[in-house]
Amino acid sequence: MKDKVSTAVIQRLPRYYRYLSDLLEENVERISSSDLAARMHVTASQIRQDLNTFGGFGQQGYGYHVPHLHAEIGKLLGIDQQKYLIIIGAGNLGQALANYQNFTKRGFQVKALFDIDPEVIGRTIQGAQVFPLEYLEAYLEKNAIDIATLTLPRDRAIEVAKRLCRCGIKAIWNFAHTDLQVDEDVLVENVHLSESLMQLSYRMIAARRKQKKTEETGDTGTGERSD
Ligand SMILES: NC(=O)c1ccc[n+]([C@@H]2O[C@H](COP(=O)([O-])OP(=O)(O)OC[C@H]3O[C@@H](n4cnc5c(N)ncnc54)[C@H](O)[C@@H]3O)[C@@H](O)[C@H]2O)c1
Repeated sequence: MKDKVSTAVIQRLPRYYRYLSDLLEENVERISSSDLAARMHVTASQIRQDLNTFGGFGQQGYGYHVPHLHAEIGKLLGIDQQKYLIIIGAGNLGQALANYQNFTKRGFQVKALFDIDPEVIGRTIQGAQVFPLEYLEAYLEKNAIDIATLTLPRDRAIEVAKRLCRCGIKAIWNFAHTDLQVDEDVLVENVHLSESLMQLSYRMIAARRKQKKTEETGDTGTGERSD
């Protein structure tokens, strides 16, 4: 396995895992890289190249053993290990994440939420209690937490992230629209749904522009006129 794995490969791993989970459900035991590539709409060489980063997993002339590859990618993604989360900000998004049952299938368990609003403090969401933010340090001293999720207003996120770092948190899943300043050994994964939506919007606008141009000029892009 290579020492440094590119972000692009890491980003593709969950997709491999999802497709392999589907194959397992269909009781497919073995698949060639070209069949897997066709299902995933990528090239076979991309799959081979990505998986070679971790030492291969395939055999010449055999392809991939689906249960083995699924288990190995699961291990790389840490799905076989239980990971405990807390959520800071028990509003709309924080509660939606706490309510999402599928995270548990991937080994993630929300243990507690924290908020400053007396309206939500004391509630229980899928077995996880909402505590007052003042209790954060005391809670983290008593409970081993792997990941802290930030779903609070952006102007509060930086200060809360610093508190989390002081408590020894090493991984932050950040939904607040702000860049956090954290210690070098703290991992931050930023999630921006609106950026994803804007990318979709860009592609939609570009497709419409292309369609309009085609209609105006009759140019289909193939060098042939459509009329
Ligand atoms: N990244 C994304 O894709 C994405 C999507 C939606 C929302 N957001 C962001 O997530 C955050 C939450 O959004 P929402 O719709 O759930 O808002 P919300 O107002 O419903 O929830 C925010 C919660 O944070 C609590 N809060 C405020 N200050 C706090 C503090 N110092 N410590 C702990 N809790 C505190 C509030 O009491 C409230 O319960 C916002 O910053 C929003 O911009 C991000």
